[in-house]
Amino acid sequence: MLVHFTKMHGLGNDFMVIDLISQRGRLRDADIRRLSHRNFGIGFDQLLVVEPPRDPDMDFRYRIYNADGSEVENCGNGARCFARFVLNQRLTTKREIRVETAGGPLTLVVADDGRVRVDMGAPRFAPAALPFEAETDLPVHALEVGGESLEIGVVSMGNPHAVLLVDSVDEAPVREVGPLIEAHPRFPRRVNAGFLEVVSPHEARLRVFERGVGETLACGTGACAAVASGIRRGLLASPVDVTLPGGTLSIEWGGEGHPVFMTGPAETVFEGRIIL
Ligand SMILES: N[C@H](CCC[C@H](N)C(=O)O)C(=O)O
Repeated sequence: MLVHFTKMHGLGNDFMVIDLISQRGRLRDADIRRLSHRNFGIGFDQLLVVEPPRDPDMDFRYRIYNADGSEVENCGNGARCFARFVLNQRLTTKREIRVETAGGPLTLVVADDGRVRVDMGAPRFAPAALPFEAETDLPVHALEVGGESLEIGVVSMGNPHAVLLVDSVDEAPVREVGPLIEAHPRFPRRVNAGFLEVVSPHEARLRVFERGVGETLACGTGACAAVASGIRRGLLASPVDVTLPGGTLSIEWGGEGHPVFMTGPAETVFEGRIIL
């Protein structure tokens, strides 16, 4: 079956986006792994699948799959690309869009300049929310990695994040330590590993070794988690400009119990068709 898709990115975190409202198709894990391959397939960090909502109060449902085929709860850069996609494909004319995800409902607002502001929901710090094996909720936890004891903040943005403070993201051992944190046994469903450099209370730099993908050029939920953890640790103050290798996101958080807001761009690169 021939299926139309759109290739998009949010600060270089790239996506294959498929509308399964106006067309039919089924992607198995093996298909996703093949299609995500940058030589044997289309090449992407995540696949986004747009579907009708199950809740009548919502406009859409969208499902998120990592390059390794694992389905995940939330994707910040993907949410912005989803919003631009449904407008570009004329699946809606709304500029404020409510969407169901596996991690919960999101509200997205598309500005005239094309940037998208997303209410990403409230961060959760309880270890069970990730899940992370620990006795209690703490601003930082000690994690034994490669014979060293690292101090990490743990945050759920619907999906799990471990945030490690570093002096310089340029020098951070992302490729060496990232996989060890991602697969650490205390994270039964694995975890995204963020390496956070605090430049000033309102400015940070971040690199993320993403669960199910590896290091990406940007991670929206990672930026939200890093800011929430940094504010909680008294190192950052809202709003924070977070600069990742692919560009800068603006993150706002009003403190415990409040949602995190993320604002940034979303671009379309090309459209194509695949045989499923
Ligand atoms: N790798 C993540 C999902 C994608 C998150 C990222 N691309 C973003 O923009 O938030 C996970 O397994 O939870």
